[in-house]
Amino acid sequence: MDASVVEALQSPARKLLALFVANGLLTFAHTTLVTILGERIGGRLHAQAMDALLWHDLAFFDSAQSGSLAARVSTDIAEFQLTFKKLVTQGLKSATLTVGVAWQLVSLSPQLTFTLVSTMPVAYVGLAMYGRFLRVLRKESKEWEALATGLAAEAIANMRTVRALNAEDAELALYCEARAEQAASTNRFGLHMGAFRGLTNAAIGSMVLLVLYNGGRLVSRGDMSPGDLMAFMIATQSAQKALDALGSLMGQTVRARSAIARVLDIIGLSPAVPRAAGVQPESVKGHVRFMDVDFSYPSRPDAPVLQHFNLDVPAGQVVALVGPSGTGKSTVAALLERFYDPSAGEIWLDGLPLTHLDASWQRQQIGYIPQDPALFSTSIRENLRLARPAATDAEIEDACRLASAHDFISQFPEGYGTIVGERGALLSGGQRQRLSIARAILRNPRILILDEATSSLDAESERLVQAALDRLMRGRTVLVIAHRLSTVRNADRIVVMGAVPGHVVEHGSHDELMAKQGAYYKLYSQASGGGGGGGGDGGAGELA
Ligand SMILES: Nc1ncnc2c1ncn2[C@@H]1O[C@H](COP(=O)(O)OP(=O)(O)OP(=O)(O)O)[C@@H](O)[C@H]1O
Repeated sequence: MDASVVEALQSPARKLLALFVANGLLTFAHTTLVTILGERIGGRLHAQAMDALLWHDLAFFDSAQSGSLAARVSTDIAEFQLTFKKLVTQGLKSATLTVGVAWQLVSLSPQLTFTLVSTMPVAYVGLAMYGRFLRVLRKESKEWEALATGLAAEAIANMRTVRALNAEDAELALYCEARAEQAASTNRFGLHMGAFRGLTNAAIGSMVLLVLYNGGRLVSRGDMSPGDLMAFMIATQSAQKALDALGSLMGQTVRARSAIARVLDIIGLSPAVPRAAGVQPESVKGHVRFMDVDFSYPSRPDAPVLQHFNLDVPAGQVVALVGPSGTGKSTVAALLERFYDPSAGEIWLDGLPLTHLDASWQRQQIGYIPQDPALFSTSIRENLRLARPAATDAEIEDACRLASAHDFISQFPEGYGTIVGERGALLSGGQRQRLSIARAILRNPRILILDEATSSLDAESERLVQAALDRLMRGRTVLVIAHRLSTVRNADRIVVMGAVPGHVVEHGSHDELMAKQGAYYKLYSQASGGGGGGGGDGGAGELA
C-alpha cells in the first residue's frame, strides 16, 4: 500500500482503536458494576428475609406452606436480581434512545409530537391496569408453585414414613395435582401476558397511524414539508422500537415486582413476641406461675387448649404434668418457652410477667429437652456449641461426660468432629437425647423442661439418659411432661390434666395422690397393668 495512504489512515485507525478500547473498558466496568450492585442488593435482601423469618412467631411456621419458604425466597430474589440487571443495562439503553428520539421529534414538529404524546396517558392507564391484574395472576401461580414445592420437600424429608406407609402413589397424586394447578395458573398468566404485549404493540401502532393522519393534514395545508413528515415518521419508528423494548422490560418488571413484593412482605413481618425488648433481671430463682391462662393455637383459634389454667412451680421444685394425650401438656411447655403468648391470663417468672421480660434472656434461663431433639447437619461439637457459643472444647467435653455422651462420641472415628447428618439422622434416638442433655448442661439454666425425655428409649439408653437427667435436675426448677408414670414418682408435685381443655383434675405428691384413689390412682393402676397398689414400682406402662 502507498505510504501516504497508510499515513493518512493511521490517525483515524488510532482514534478508532482508542474508541474500541474505551468501549471495551466501559462495557467491562458496566457489567462488573451491575453484577456487584445486583449481588449486593440480593445479599442484603437474603439476609433481611432470613433475619425476619428467624425471629417471626412460631404460629407462622405452623402453617402447611412454610416448608418451602426458604426456597421461595431464594427464587424470588433471583428473579428480582435478573430483572434488575436487565433494567439497568437494556432499560438504560432504551430510555436514552427514547429521550434522544423524543428530542428529534420535538425539533421536527412540536404539533405532531403533541398529538403523539397526548394519546399516551390513555394507553398508559389502560396498560397499567392490565399490569396490576397480571401481578395478581403471577402471585396466584407462585402460590401454587410454593404449595407443590412444599409437598415435594415434605415427602422427601419424611421418606421413611412415606415408604413404610406405601404412600408413594398418594404423595405423587397430591404433588401432580398441585403441579397441574400451578401449570394451569401459569398458562393463564402466559395468556394474559401475551395479550398485554399484543395490546402494547397495537397501542403503539395506532399512535403511529394517528401521527400519519395528522401529518398528512399538515402537509396538505402546507404547514409541514413532506421531507419533514418522512423524517418524523422514521423517528417515530425508532421511538416505537425503543418503546417496544421498554414494553418488554415492563413485562419482566411485572414478574420482578410481584417477586420482590413477596420478599418485602416477609422482611416486613413483625413478630407478636418482640425481639430485644423487655427487662433482663440480674438474677433468676426460677419460680414459675401460670395464672388463669387461656390459650388456643393461632392456626386453630376455635379450639381452646387451655382454659383458666393455673400452675405454681416454686423455685427448685420438680413438678410433673401427666394426663392423657392431647390435654395440653406440651402446650404448657411451649407457653413457658414463650413460643406463643396466652390469649388471656398471665405467666410469671419470679413474680414478673413474661411479657415484661426480654424473650431471648428468658429462654436463656430454660433448658428444653424435647422428645425428639433436633440436631443440625454439622459436627457434634458445633451442635453443642449452639447452646453456648463461647463454650471451650474442654467445657463441651465435660458436659458430654455428665450427659453420658462422651463414650459414644469418642468411639466415632471423627470424635466430636463427627457430622450428624440432616436432623441428626446418623445418630440413634438415645444418642440424640444425650446430646440434648449436654446442651442443657452447657447452658446451665435455672429451669428445665423435660418433655417425654426418656420415651422411646431402650432400657440401657434410658438408664444412661435418666442418670444424666438426675444429675442435671439437681437444684433446678423442673417441669416434667410425662406419659410414663415411672418417671414422675419422685416429683415434688404431680399435676394431672384432664380432658376438659387445660383443666387440672388433681395435684399432689405421688403418695398423696395414690392415697386419694382418684384420677392419678386410676391412671397409675392402668399403666402398671391393673395392680393399682400404692407401693407399686411404677411400671413402665404408658398413660395414653
Ligand atoms: N402447633 C399446633 N397448632 C395447632 N394445634 C396444636 C398444635 N400443637 C398442638 N396442638 C393441639 O393442641 C392440643 C394439645 O396438644 P399438646 O401437644 O399440648 O398435648 P399433650 O398433652 O402434650 O399431648 P401428648 O401427650 O400426646 O404429647 C391438641 O389438641 C393438639 O392437636
